[in-house]
Amino acid sequence: MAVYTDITEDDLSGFLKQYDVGTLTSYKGIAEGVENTNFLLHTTKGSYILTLYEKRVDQNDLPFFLGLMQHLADNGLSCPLPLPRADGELLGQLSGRPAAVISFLEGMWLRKPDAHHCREVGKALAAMHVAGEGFGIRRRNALSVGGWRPLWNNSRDRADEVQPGLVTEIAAELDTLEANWPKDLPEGVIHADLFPDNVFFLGDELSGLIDFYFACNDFLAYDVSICLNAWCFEKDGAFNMTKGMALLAGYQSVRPLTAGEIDALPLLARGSALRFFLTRLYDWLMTPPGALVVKKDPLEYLKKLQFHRSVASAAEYGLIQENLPA
Ligand SMILES: Nc1ncnc2c1ncn2[C@@H]1O[C@H](COP(=O)(O)OP(=O)(O)OP(=O)(O)O)[C@@H](O)[C@H]1O
Ligand SMILES: N[C@@H](CCO)C(=O)O
Repeated sequence: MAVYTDITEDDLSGFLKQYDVGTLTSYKGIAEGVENTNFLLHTTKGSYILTLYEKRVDQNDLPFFLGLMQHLADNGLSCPLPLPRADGELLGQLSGRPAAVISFLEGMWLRKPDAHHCREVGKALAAMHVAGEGFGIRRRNALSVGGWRPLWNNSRDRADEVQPGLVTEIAAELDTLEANWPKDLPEGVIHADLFPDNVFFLGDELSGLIDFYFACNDFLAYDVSICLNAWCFEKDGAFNMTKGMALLAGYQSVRPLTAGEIDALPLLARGSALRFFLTRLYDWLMTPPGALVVKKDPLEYLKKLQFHRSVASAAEYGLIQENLPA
């Protein structure tokens, strides 16, 4: 659940006077999500999302996130749009937290995506990468290769409590990834967390992407590897090559991968599996008992990482190479 900050109806009604959204008719907290507090608002003009940004979000990053949503929407991507206040600002303050009103995106996320959905996600990811071109603000990816060792150092002493042998395995993995991480792949704005719960569908049609709060500048193919991890494995831990093929073909139908990106894909997928393993491990060890947040299993990502270690080339993900650009 993620309603960390409560609001009163009076404060909310007052806050909304600065927006062109009509009058509040009802509101309720949204239980999903772990980072921020979200409320669903109904007004005389429609439905909106109110987001209160919590402590884990650096306030200096908010202009990047909100500006990015605007830039992507202006360039044809279906994603929520922050609404401007009467003074032109996108951010206000409510219950002591930075707050924004965001347009409501119709749709639901899929608990059991199939290959068709993976193809649509591939296309949407590539469309986001293209739409992100020209965005003027930059944000470094704190959760790429340079951030993993510090993150690991915070959990290492207790990691073997989760599974014996982790300390040795992860130390070796970090050494390999740090020594071999690519240096010169195409870069741009990446979503960095495009999991099924951040992609909405209406029926079988993708209606939009949400939750840009990990977005940053990094290798575009790293984002592809995140989606392979998040969309193309089955519950039993097996990689589903039909889904991988669909996701990669969907991506390439909009933005063909370069030969360098294709070569790097297995290593990038190891890295992105390690990234989610490490954040989940940290939360697993540090979240106090009784907290209302549902902790995610780090070992799911260790198994994915081990799979990628055995992959020799992107063909094993279902990539079909046709008319490759140089
Ligand atoms: N613009 C939107 N339109 C419709 N629903 C939304 C929108 N934004 C958020 N939601 C709803 O709120 C939930 C949580 O939003 P979001 O994923 O952005 O929160 P978060 O705390 O940043 O979560 P995460 O743990 O994924 O980082 C979503 O699953 C969705 O149900
Ligand atoms: N998508 C992340 C959670 C943070 O958004 C995970 O599954 O570990």
